Amino acid sequence: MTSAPVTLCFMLRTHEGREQVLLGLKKTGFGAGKVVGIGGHVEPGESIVAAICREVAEETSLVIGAMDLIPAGTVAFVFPAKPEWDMFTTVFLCRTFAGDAVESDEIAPQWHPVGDLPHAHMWADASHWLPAFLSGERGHWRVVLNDDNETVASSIHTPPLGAVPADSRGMGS
Ligand SMILES: Nc1[nH]c(=O)nc2c1ncn2[C@H]1C[C@H](O)[C@@H](COP(=O)(O)OP(=O)(O)OP(=O)(O)O)O1
Repeated sequence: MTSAPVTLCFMLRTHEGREQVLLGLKKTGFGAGKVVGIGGHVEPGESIVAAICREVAEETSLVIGAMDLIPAGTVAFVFPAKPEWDMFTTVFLCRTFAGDAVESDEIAPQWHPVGDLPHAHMWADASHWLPAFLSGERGHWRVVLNDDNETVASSIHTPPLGAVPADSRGMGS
């Protein structure tokens, strides 16, 4: 079974001297009750960039422009006990956007300090990849959930193509 393509965008702002990220309480559907990233499914025939701009607008009323999206990487969410839930998400950060975050039918947006994320209320796997993306790390994560579809069985990070491992820098002959 192929993973459903989804996309997430983490808007960032500095507020009263602290860096904050926009998350949201999911009110309906998949992951309802959890604090999640803003985003959702890429529709058939839609580009990932068009999808994230649409999802951000639908869920928060914020307006983002394609040129302001910062590509961060990808996460594959793998649910071996529920393969129909498998998703593959493209992740963006965004520091430039217009408007104020407004609650929608699907999401109640919440700004959180980047250094104090509400992990107890998020998918357990988020602690494996979200702080890394927010601290500037890039690349691809593959998280595999246990049969409870909640706890994390494994999490693997692959650096972006072209990244030079730190321990090989300056080692050329
Ligand atoms: N293990 C996981 N950890 C996580 O942090 N987010 C996950 C996750 N598995 C899925 N997600 C996210 C990715 C995606 O944004 C969301 C599921 O998408 P939704 O069902 O909310 O899609 P849509 O907003 O497109 O809603 P629909 O309009 O109903 O399709 O859940």
